[in-house]
Amino acid sequence: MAKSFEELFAELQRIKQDRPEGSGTVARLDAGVHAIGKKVVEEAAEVWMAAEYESREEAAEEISQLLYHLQTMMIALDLDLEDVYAHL
Ligand SMILES: N=c1c2ncn([C@@H]3O[C@H](COP(=O)(O)OP(=O)(O)OP(=O)(O)O)[C@@H](O)[C@H]3O)c2ncn1[C@@H]1O[C@H](COP(=O)(O)O)[C@@H](O)[C@H]1O
Repeated sequence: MAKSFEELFAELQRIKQDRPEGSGTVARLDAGVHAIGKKVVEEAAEVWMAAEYESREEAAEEISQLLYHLQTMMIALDLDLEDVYAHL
């Protein structure tokens, strides 16, 4: 289901707090910053490749996955949106 950047972030904050059964995000948070960092780098590379060699739609999907993993990293570090927006 489509959602905004802010809506996804709020959902991930709730997931960290409530730790629902079966959540991939809970597993990623438990795996820690090192594992999340590897996903950020992997998804960033997939964005690059999709942008150069695949369709706009595939690039958009890869970008959405990169945003998810960046948000997971923010949650792992207890950063909120304002902490990041302050640097934009
Ligand atoms: N937006 C996302 C999202 N984007 C990417 N991903 C995860 O990142 C992976 C990236 O795809 P890959 O091609 O790297 O897949 P993969 O090789 O199987 O990667 P791994 O799962 O092995 O790390 C996906 O398989 C998902 O596990 C996401 N996982 C969850 N969300 C959203 O986050 C919210 C919480 O999700 P849960 O914690 O799973 O309930 C929900 O709104 C979800 O829609």
